[in-house]
Amino acid sequence: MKTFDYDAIRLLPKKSILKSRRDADTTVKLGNHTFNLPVMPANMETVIDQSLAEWLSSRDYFYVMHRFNPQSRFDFVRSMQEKGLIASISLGITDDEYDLIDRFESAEISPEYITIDVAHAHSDYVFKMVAYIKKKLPNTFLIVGNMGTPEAIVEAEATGADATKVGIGPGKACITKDKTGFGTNGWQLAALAQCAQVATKPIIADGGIRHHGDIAKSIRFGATMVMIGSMFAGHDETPGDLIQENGKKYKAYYGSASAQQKGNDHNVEGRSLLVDYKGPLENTLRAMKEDLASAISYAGGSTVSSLKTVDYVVLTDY
Ligand SMILES: NC(=O)C1=CN([C@@H]2O[C@H](COP(=O)(O)OP(=O)(O)OC[C@H]3O[C@@H](n4cnc5c(N)ncnc54)[C@H](OP(=O)(O)O)[C@@H]3O)[C@@H](O)[C@H]2O)C=CC1
Ligand SMILES: Nc1nc2c(ncn2[C@@H]2O[C@H](COP(=O)(O)O)[C@@H](O)[C@H]2O)c(=O)[nH]1
Repeated sequence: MKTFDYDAIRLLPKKSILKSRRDADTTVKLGNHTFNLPVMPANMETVIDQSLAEWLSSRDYFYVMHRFNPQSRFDFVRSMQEKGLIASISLGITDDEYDLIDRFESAEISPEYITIDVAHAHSDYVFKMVAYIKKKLPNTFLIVGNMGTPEAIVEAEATGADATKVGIGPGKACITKDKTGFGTNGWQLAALAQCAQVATKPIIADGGIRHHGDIAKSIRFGATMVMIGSMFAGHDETPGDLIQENGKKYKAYYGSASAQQKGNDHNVEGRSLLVDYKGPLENTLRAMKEDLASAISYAGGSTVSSLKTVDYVVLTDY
């Protein structure tokens, strides 16, 4: 099997049709909504909280709220919808999560988006939850992750997933490959390409994005959107206090399966680190948009979808 990752790929330019990069359309549709960028912050405690969810949603960016304050999710959904904003939450697969679905159904509240967020989603326990959500909340767009194989994508879609999320262990805070020997770390882009060959619904590429150009590469290899953790962490608007060390500013970033997040040392597959302080999020989003607009121009088109058909080379001596 041929494998490659983001750094080994160069996309090949086509003749541009744009007078200005400002004319490139960087929006993307997922479910019933169109968003400014094919990018979403990771559903992690050091990346998103309610105030950032409101900030993003009110500016037409997609987000997924994390699931680590489980009791707050019902009120979160209600409060977002009362403000006219999209409600997008994460769920695990424990019995309590079924109760939450029942609560939404009884109150006749449907979050616009639900993401099932477990480390290894190719599992009948996950598919049972997929079927339950589709039955109880049929209007909710359901994202299921994480997965890393075509077999998993086929089964998730057949069970009712509206989109799947691909990436086992490529994230900056991941230690899954070292702890278990498994995953897509080091070949995430090739794994995405394999999954995209069988997918009939959108795929979200999750983990390992280190440069803005990796967003364009993800779309070329089959992603509709990308989920980003470490590059979103460290902003003014992202959770956590500023930390000063040797005259430099940082913020904490820890894995959702880290000891820090779990509060114990069982089944730890994540680590804690510091990421550089990056200032206001709007500057990063503007730069992402400009870089993606430029990529669209190199692709010879005017929309994100023009990236899907460009040629590429794999640097063999990489
Ligand atoms: N994208 C990635 O590569 C990874 C992401 N994560 C993130 O960490 C967080 C914690 O996730 P998770 O570990 O799923 O924890 P959860 O506590 O959510 O576990 C999910 C459920 O599946 C069961 N399970 C069975 N086999 C596995 C397995 N191999 N890995 C995980 N769960 C299994 C668990 O039971 P039991 O605990 O008893 O085994 C539990 O009931 C999530 O936010 C997840 O996205 C974690 C690891 C990898
Ligand atoms: N193996 C683990 N993966 C994790 C953990 N916490 C989060 N994640 C995944 O990482 C991405 C973000 O990746 P990044 O490269 O952009 O920083 C996130 O969306 C999860 O899928 C963890 O503890 N272990």
